[in-house]
Amino acid sequence: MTDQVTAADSGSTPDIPGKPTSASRTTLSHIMSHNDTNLLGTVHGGVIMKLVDDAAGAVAGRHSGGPAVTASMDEMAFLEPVRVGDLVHVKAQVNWTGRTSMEVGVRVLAERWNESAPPTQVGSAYLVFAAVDADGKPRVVPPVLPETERDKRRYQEAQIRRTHRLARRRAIRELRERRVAEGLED
Ligand SMILES: CC(=O)SCCNC(=O)CCNC(=O)[C@H](O)C(C)(C)COP(=O)(O)OP(=O)(O)OC[C@H]1O[C@@H](n2cnc3c(N)ncnc32)[C@H](O)[C@@H]1OP(=O)(O)O
Repeated sequence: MTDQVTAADSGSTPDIPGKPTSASRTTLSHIMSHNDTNLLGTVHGGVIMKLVDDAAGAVAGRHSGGPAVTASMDEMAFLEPVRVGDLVHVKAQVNWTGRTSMEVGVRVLAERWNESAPPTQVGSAYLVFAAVDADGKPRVVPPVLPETERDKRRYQEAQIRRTHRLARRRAIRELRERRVAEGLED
């Protein structure tokens, strides 16, 4: 792979100018309260997932210059529990773009609100957003232009995930079609 990622690499439409990763990178910060806890007293995973979706949605909207909807969320990992009083930072960026979809990578960090210790990574996720028009139909997105070596590594890793997502969907669809053709009912 060359240093410059081109529109052709990403499958995007070449006549749309690309946008650098940094143009849409976003951090959403939130202090966790008692309303956010589960029965164990730590922060509910669903609360974290909502913040992840919010941050990723903001990034996808910024990058694509309009509305974008969550198509999928995968590999959501919860690495450490988050506690009441933690200041949570949700960092999101566009890792990869296709024709109408974008993979957004998210890292979740937490720090005690009243301590100066460095934040700990408590979670991560990858989401696919589709940019949509006013009728909810997919619309073409600008290709993302990775800038740093880390951006380029994330772009390449996102391409691997994209290949696996497509292969998995195809394999499952083919299995279902085969079972129907064989007259097997669920
Ligand atoms: C921000 C929010 O909270 S939004 C609320 C939650 N999300 C929603 O309501 C979205 C509901 N889903 C939808 O509207 C539709 O399924 C859409 C817009 C996501 C996709 O529409 P489709 O008619 O299937 O369009 P299409 O098959 O062309 O897919 C569009 C793009 O999304 C990608 N895509 C679609 N479904 C998925 C999926 N499950 N996982 C990964 N990528 C997907 C496609 O690969 C395609 O990407 P590409 O153009 O870069 O190759």
